[in-house]
Amino acid sequence: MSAETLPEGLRRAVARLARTPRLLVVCDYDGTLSPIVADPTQAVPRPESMRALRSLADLPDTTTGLISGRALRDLAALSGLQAGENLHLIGSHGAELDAGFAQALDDDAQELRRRLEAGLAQLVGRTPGVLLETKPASIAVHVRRADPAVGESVLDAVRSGPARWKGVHVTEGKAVIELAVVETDKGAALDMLRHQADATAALFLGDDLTDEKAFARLAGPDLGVKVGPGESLAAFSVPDTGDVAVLLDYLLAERGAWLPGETRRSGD
Ligand SMILES: O=P(O)(O)OC[C@H]1O[C@H](O[C@H]2O[C@H](CO)[C@@H](O)[C@H](O)[C@H]2O)[C@H](O)[C@@H](O)[C@@H]1O
Repeated sequence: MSAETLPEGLRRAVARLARTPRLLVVCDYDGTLSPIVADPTQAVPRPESMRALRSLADLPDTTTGLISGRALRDLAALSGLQAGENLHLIGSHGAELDAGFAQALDDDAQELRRRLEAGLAQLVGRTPGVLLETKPASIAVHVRRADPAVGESVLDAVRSGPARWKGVHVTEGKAVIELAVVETDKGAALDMLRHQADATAALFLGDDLTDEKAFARLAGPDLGVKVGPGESLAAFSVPDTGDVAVLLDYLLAERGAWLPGETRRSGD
């Protein structure tokens, strides 16, 4: 696929964004860099997207990042990316910035997290196709591989049970409900990266409900791109992760072509 497959308005918006003095490029992981698959442990990113993100991070005045619902350790392992000065990894829907996150939870939160793990394990039992994904501050209940009626009744049981416990924060996603002991906000994480990079414009790409909190923070020269169908606050949408790869590659080409001239100008 080439950039011509992107809608013309989006191509123009990407070309404009590429000319911003200090650019921030942030992607969600599942459904954006990696296609949605039945087994969460097998979510492999599109290599073209990862190549483009790495190359963008190597350009001057360009910062990249992933903000994902994944635990940070899983995000690092699955993406194969190593965080660095211009490349940031943020897990747990924006809450997990570094390795010490779990230990930094207060005693009450750690205790609630333990109760959630035990309560959900008991509730879900050995229901075929239902999977618990444990993270430092949350437990996700996946029903993608369950019989649809069974999956729905498990989700309902979680919604009317542990999801109502005091101190529990609920996030619903694609065939998944997640119960966390801290509040999460991808938008706040995006703003933190923007501030850190002193970015003059940001691009955010995401496919799920939690990504809407990041789209909501975009303004002015920023660009939001929703991946897949559904309503969104993003100004543009593309059908799937293949288009994300094309978009990132196009952004890389446009910014790579722009920056040498820009550097010369600012050095005059
Ligand atoms: O914020 P993201 O990077 O998009 O992470 C959101 C959740 O993604 C994963 O679950 C989703 O993707 C799985 C693999 O494609 C799929 O099997 C599952 O049905 C989806 O809900 C991940 O497992 C979760 O921890 C993330 O919160």
